[in-house]
Amino acid sequence: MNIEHLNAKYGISGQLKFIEGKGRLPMIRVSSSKASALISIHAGQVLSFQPAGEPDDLMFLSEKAYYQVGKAIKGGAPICWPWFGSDPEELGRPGHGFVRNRLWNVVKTEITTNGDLSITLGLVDTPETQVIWPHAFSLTQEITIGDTLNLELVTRNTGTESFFITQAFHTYFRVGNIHQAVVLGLEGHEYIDKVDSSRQKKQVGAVAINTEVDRIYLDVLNKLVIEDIALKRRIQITSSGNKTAVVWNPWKEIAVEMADLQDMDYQHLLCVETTNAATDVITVTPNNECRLVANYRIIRD
Ligand SMILES: O=P(O)(O)OC[C@H]1O[C@@H](O)[C@H](O)[C@@H](O)[C@@H]1O
Repeated sequence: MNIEHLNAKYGISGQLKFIEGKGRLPMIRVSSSKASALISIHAGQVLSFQPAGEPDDLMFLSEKAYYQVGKAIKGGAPICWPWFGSDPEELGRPGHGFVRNRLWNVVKTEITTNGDLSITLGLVDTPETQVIWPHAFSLTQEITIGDTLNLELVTRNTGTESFFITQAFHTYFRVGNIHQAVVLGLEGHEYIDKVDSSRQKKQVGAVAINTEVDRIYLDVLNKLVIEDIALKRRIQITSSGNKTAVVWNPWKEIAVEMADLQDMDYQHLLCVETTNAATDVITVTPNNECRLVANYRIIRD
């Protein structure tokens, strides 16, 4: 991708610029009166979002993240698609699908009527993706940067047969101290506990994290909140198009094993993922589309 051409075609003077980022990957730097953000075109992934006046980023981004074609970037908002988690057909394909480690296309950039910046990235099937997943598709992600960050992932079936997907915004939120952060809005909901042989359990009270947590919550509400005492903020996650949500923190032992995380990073990250996972499988019929939306707002009292 030629940065000069991208800037000439899609740049927005003083607010949106294409740059060569880490690993020489093409990225988009947004800097408006409402917020600043960094988006990697590789992986179609928001890496940073910070509303004006906020002291801390919304997102956790690992200092040891890989910036390499073929690898996922640890942090920000990775896109899991067209499957969430391990390969549903057990064919040895990578976990979380194949779009979080490849270059996306820039579809358009614009200033919306209320002064937000909107960036649309996309992917369509190619002979290479057809080998991995034999379906014709058009995937777009509209990223809107204003006082809030809004992500909208649209899957269109451009083929002649229906296909099934699971998917996620696998977002890594920054927290000040994991011991002092909780997720609200999941009280009373059933979840699949992936660290306890996928047993189904019921959430009692707020979700506190004091060990490895890897859970798929079922029939979730469209509003969840991360309460972060240490950073003195709440993150409100509003979503649509999903029936499930995942809460994940690797905790210390797994973090130590992950080459792209620092040992103590688990204390500063919390994934609360807007998902179609487990039984929440979406059928997309020919010429139809499905839409997954997540909106993130930082609230300070
Ligand atoms: O591939 P990543 O970004 O390290 O994330 C892995 C984790 O992603 C979570 O969404 C899954 O629920 C976990 O089971 C998995 O371990």
